[in-house]
Amino acid sequence: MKLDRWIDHDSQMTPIDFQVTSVYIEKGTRMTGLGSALLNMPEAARTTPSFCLRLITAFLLTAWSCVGAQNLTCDQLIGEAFLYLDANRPDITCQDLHNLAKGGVIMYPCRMLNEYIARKGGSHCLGYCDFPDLVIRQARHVDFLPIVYSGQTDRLPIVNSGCPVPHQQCEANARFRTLDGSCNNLANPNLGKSFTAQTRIVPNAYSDGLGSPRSHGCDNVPLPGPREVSNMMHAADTEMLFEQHLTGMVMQVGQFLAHDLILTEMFKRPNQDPLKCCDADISNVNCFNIRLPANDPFFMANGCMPLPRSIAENDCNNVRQQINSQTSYLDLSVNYGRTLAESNILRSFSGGLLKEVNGKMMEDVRQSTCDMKGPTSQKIFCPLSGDARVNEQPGLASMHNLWFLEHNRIARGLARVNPQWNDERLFQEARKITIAEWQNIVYGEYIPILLGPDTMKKFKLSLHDRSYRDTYNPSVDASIINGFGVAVMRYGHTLIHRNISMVDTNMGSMMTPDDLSNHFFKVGLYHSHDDKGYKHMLRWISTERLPLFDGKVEQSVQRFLFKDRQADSFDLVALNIQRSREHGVPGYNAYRAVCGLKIASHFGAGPGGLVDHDPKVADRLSRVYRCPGDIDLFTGYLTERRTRGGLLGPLGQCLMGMQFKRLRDGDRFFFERNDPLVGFTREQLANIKQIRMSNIMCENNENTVIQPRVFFRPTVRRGPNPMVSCSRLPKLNLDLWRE
Ligand code: HEM
Ligand SMILES: [Ca+2]
Repeated sequence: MKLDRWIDHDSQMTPIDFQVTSVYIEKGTRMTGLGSALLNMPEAARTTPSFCLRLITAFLLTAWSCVGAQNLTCDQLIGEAFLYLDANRPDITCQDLHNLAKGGVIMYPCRMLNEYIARKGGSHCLGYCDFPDLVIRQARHVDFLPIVYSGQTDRLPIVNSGCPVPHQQCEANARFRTLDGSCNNLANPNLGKSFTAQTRIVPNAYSDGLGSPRSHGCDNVPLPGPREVSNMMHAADTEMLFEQHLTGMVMQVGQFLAHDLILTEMFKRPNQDPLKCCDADISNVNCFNIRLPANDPFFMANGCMPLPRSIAENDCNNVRQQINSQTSYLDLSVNYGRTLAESNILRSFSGGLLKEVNGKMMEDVRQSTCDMKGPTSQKIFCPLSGDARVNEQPGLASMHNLWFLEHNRIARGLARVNPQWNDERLFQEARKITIAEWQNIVYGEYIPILLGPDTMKKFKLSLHDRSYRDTYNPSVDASIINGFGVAVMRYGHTLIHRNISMVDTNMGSMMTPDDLSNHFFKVGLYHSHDDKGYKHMLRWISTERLPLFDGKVEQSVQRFLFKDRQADSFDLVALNIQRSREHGVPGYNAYRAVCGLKIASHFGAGPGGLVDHDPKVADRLSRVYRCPGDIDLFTGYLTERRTRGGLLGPLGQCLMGMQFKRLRDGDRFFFERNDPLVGFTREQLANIKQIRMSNIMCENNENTVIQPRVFFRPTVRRGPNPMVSCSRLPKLNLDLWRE
């Protein structure tokens, strides 16, 4: 086929268009021409010309800058590059690509191309593009090395802005969801898909209306510094305070859930290293650093906390829109990967299984996603999962592993009842059931804890006890709301513990609790205790008390987040606040208005003021903000008084309720649907609805006993939530899937 088939002539691509993220390619594979490199490309590659172009461009990323000077067009460059590579390097290896990606020989394609182009006189256009094996094959039993590809997204306008939306063809009769979330909505296949724009429910508050961070408040006075707000409103007390009845599971499931819904990546250097925003890259347009106060109780006076801006694109109205690189849907994309290509890396392609090593997720051969030192003699490695944040802290990796094991357990079970099913069928059916269990737990057990019964009722969010409740509405957009990602869903940061610890199968303590901040990006504990460390950690999480939901954030992340060997660290709260300003997310009052709640015009707790805050909290707000309208969404909503029966205040109830309603009603594959194509049988559904988080633990975590409601602390034997033997819990009955 000819090159021009693959070129999106409409797009005026410049190097700046190419935001590069990682993708994987088989190690040790001989690359015969660049065609083979398409092996692991996202699904979209097959169908959208611009994606293909971007991949090629990404290979030659550095070449862009050097050929720019030569005035070559896109087609010319690629034509030349292909011809050159095919003629001169027919056997380019993965190692070459790896080196390229690592930046080790970053000049290599650049030099090569320049040589070639120079030989050709600099302007020869062949318009040649031949992909002998442009088929997304399934990658098998291999290790992977990163190469670069363009994570540039299709230009997705904000909903209802009147912008044209590029479409892809959908298979309307598909029984399973796509890996990247596309085609969930058949009328608008991009909704909720990975690498599309986050949506807005209120107009942006960029200082220029287009993309410059929100910076000034009332009377045009600069907003308070994020760290000042953090210190005044969110610094935890010396003593840890706890919820009475809840467990650490509320935090840990919350983080995992958050990651299923949203990932906003940051701009990087062209070679994929992070921007050094307080250092060499200080003047980069994509740095929006946090200036630290002169009198900070912990950080250096007037210091700099780096913050690269989130990857974003201008919509057709020229407004900066941040990209969600996860699928918005509750689909465990966090475990399965957010594109077909990523999932192919994670699958074993036998028996429907995900690749497993000693009961754990597969190894990430990059070994750069975690720090492998830790108190263990086991062979340890960085686990690879469907979300790049998996190793951020060991509790999160453990939660990934739990759901990973559940998938494999179900796939093995299905293979026993349906030996005639092939790998693909087993994988998809196991995935479908695992996602259904997950959705059932999120809507049946988890959200009610945050929202309480009244809000569940108001938003009609409760599940049916045992049968269908089909609420699907194709006009609902299930993509993630910008303010939800930068603020609302970050409520979990007030629930992070100071420590981390482990509990054995007899529920006895196994270690002196250690500072959580010693374990960011470390996998020692996860691998410890004969490959069972993660199980002991989950047991601790499911019995330890939950830190108080009070808007206060422990020093483990308010001072020591990502503490490194130079003792440099971050304040997570300050990041949250700066991030929301950088996204042009408006303040507290704007969201109150959307929710039909009274907006505050003064800091008093009486009428017309901060009616949903305690007077003391309102007073502290008045000491850091100039006007109530300036209050950042994260701070304003998280410090509201909680409402009856839930954890969140009125604004949180509304915004969480709204997002989770969209996530359910806009999901054509939601597990409660009464739809012969994508739904379950009545019996299967009733069975899935019996499965709670405790079952998932019992089946996969070697627990012998557990409290049935794991988000709540175990009670005494006669209480409502006593420890019971796992054998007493209902089980998933895969016979119901026998064909
Ligand atoms: C030890 C636990 C946790 C750590 C260390 C952590 C750390 C972080 C960091 C560093 C960011 C990016 C900040 C930025 O630059 O904007 C972030 C984002 C976020 N966090 Fe957490 N977090 C934790 C737990 C949680 C929990 C429990 C929840 C929810 C219940 C949560 C929800 C979120 C959300 C929604 C985002 C935005 C994600 C995105 O758009 O990319 N986090 N967190
Ligand atoms: Ca997802």
